[in-house]
Amino acid sequence: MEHATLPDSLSAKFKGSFAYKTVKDRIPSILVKVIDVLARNYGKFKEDYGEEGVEDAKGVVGRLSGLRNEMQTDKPVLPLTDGRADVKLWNRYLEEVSAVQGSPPSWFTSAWLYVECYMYRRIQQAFEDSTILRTFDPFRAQKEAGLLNSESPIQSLASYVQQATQDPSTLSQQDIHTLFNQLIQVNLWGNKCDLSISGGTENYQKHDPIQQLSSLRPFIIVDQTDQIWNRINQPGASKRVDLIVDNAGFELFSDLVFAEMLLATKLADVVHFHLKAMPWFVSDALRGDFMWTLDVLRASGHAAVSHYGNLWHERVKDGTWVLCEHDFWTCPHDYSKMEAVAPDLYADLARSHLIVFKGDLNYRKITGDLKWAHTVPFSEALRGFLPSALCTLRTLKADLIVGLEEGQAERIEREAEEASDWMVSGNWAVVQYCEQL
Ligand SMILES: O=P(O)(O)OC[C@H]1O[C@](O)(CO)[C@@H](O)[C@@H]1O
Ligand SMILES: [Mn+2]
Repeated sequence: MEHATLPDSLSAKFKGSFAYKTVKDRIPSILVKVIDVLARNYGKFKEDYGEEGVEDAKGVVGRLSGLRNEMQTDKPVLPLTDGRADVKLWNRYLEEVSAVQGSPPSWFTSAWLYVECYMYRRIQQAFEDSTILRTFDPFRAQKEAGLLNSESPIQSLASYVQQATQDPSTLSQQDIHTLFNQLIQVNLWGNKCDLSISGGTENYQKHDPIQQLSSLRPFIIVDQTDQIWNRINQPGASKRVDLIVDNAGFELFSDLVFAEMLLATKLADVVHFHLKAMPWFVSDALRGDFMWTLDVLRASGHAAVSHYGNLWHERVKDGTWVLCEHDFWTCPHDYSKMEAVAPDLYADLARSHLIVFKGDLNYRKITGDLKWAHTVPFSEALRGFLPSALCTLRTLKADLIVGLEEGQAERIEREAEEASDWMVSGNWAVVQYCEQL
């Protein structure tokens, strides 16, 4: 459905908004942490690559400091210059935005989605322009800590699922439905654990993921799980599910468990995982993070965990799990542009029976990161983006939400402990679904 006039984009130009706070404080502090990681590793670079390694790292630090200065002084966004294949796409978009705005975009005046994505792309450019550190992931250690510090919830979830699916032929339709409902919620709450909202400080899963479900239940403010179940449980339908993955660490583990349950119960026969092709929003998962996660699980001394580590390596090998990357996921476009900008990806997703979008940034990109009224229907906020039936599992970490009932947002704001911050605290969540526009 075409909108006559769309709402404004969220932007740091709205003082006091979460976008303003993010551009002013949150993303500069993430950038400073990247600089710190490099500075702390000079000794290691020297050990590994000699003086040349240290010089290379200093070059990256210099470029990142320059970027920090550009942000803080609200400089216009510069075209990209490195050799990555996505440079054209980024620079074309920059030209389009400049033409529409009548001036080049800048940090505090332009769309928040655009400038925040641009920061991560410029971090990548600072590395691409080096010689030794081109593939260095400054967020890797944090992502690894996210998994390693979730040992106990991972063990209890692995045992639970192994037990529940031990003999799938004995499971009734009702058993499968109950397990589906539980694991979709575990997967939803896994999204609390990202490292970008916390500015990169630790944000690990600490509780037993199944046990905590009932106490978290009231915090799911839109829950269309039944519609997702009806879709996935349709007899005779194609059995491909696509997961648009968000964060590494416990969240990724919860994705894998969800995917495993779909296969074990025959709700799906193949799952495609869509991963980021470059370090992104601190904790987003890359192919390397995915494979590292499977290695860690396989090496675990815990029987259920290592069982899944082994099984999932097999799944990647036998093609029941397919790992995909596409530069579109790390570009600044919202998803209504996918069909035009990345028709190959759109056509691929159209072959899926159900697409599951994980997390907050995906939600922002699905809805265009606009200042929607909270009561606008989810299907309308998609603005025509529907390659196949899709759903979103998202904890709220941006001041953007659609699909609420009249008065619901006001009621939550009155009742929420965190009052005016409820939309960005990660404590509230939605499960939204659409199969028809
Ligand atoms: O990992 P997620 O759930 O996409 O969250 C990313 C975070 O980064 C942000 O884009 C803000 O910087 C928020 O929207 C969200 O807090
Ligand atoms: Mn993320």
